[in-house]
Amino acid sequence: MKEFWTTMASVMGVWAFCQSILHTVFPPELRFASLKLFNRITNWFSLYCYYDITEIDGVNTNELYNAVQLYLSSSASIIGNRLSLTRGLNSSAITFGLSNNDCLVDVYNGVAVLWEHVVTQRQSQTFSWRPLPEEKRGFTLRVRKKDKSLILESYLDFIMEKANEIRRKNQDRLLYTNSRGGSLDSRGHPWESVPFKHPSTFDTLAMDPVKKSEIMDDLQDFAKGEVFYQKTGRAWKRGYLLYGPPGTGKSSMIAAMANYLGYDIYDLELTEVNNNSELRKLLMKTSSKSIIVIEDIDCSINLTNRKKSNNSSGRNKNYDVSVSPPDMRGGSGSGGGEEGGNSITLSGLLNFTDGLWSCCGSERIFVFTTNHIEKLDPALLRSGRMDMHIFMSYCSFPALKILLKNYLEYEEGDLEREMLENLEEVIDKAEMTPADISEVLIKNRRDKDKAVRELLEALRVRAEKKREKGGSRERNSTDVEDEEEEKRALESPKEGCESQESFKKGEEDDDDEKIH
Ligand SMILES: Nc1ncnc2c1ncn2[C@@H]1O[C@H](COP(=O)(O)OP(=O)(O)OP(=O)(O)O)[C@@H](O)[C@H]1O
Repeated sequence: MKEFWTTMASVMGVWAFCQSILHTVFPPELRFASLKLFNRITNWFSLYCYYDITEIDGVNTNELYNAVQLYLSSSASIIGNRLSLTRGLNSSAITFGLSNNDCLVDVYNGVAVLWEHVVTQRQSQTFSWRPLPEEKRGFTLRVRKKDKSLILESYLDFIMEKANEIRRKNQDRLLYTNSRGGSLDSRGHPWESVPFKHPSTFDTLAMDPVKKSEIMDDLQDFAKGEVFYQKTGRAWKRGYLLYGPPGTGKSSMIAAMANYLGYDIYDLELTEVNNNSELRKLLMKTSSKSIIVIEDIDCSINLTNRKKSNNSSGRNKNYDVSVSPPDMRGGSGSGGGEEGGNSITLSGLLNFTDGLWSCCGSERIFVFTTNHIEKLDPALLRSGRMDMHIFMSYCSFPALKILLKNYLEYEEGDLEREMLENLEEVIDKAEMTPADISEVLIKNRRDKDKAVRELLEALRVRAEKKREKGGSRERNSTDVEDEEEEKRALESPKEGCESQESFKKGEEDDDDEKIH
């Protein structure tokens, strides 16, 4: 034993001696250089190159790190045995991630790459304006040298794009509304938001399937149209005008659009906007990939007559409008222009949707809804302003089949042929809105047969009334009043909106605007 310790001591002595010689002969600079040379030589012969993507870049969060994490989560959920799970704010989906120091192989365009999630303890807390996490996290990407250019040119962009897609899919939609009188919230934002969980989709939307798929294709083309818009020099935005009687699904259509594209909704309440500059500021605070909605535009703002103002100077053309509901505005001097302080103008609104300011973001959809298209100023309807005019009609037979499926789970062929024929015969004549039909179906949804029988009865009664009234050419005023009373009861229209009959009159005038 003694001998062993003596030998050990002499070995240690020799080692210390060699080390001191090494330090004298090779100074630290030379050692560092030789280490570098060694690394170079090994790199030279290595088949791979490596890229480090750290979570924090200096003091800022590295977007690429988050994107890679999200992107890998889709493959990790299938392959991994031990995964980290996260659920983000405003997200109803759980994201899978690689655990510490785990690896995953990904294949892109036939090229295999290796991702490693590297987690180490942070050595010392460097000075920063915000505390850094104790762990240093990052991804290391190992790529074959021959595939380097492919990876750098397109793989990383592909990851960013995919991650955005996943983020949008996982994240709940947000519904924004402008705060009262343009006041700002604690973050200096003029919009207040709540999670948007409207269940309406294009599957549940009752409308003619051809029209529906035309709209879906248009939305798809828009969402994928970045290159097209860039090439043609057009702003990447699109306008839809939804018009039709109350209860035909205009709001449901907006929700379906948002759910289809994964966009947030900005519900712009015009009566809360004081002037054009406030309108512009609101627009500037909207994000890309969003739908900006102005509902019942004819009720919240008077955009009808551009007649000359009867003020004495005669210079004030009546583009300027008051934002109070039309029936509260009174006859004289409607609006008063921006001088009034509490007004926005038609040109202001057009600038909002169409002018230079409308291009301060991208990939945005504007949707206006109205029950009275005939009340809108032609300037708002001109081509290029609202790209698509969508007529939301009374319930048609194909739309009825969708409602029967939604509420009673009736598939094509579940209903007796005779019943279907009866419904088909009467549905167009009855001119009932999907909202009215939904009410009848909901009421009896536990007894499907009863629900369908009652629906048929309601449709027949309605059709008969229509026939009687349509038959007598000279209707007296009591008839009209009765009819309007009945419709008011059925549709409970919003304050300031007129009855469906006047809508229909306008609708006939504007037939050429419809999409059928
Ligand atoms: N086309 C439709 N498809 C499916 N459901 C519909 C449709 N139209 C109306 N509904 C039903 O009626 C309800 C009211 O419809 P919605 O609010 O979308 O109509 P609207 O045209 O926007 O009415 P308003 O002009 O009064 O705002 C919805 O919650 C939905 O259940």
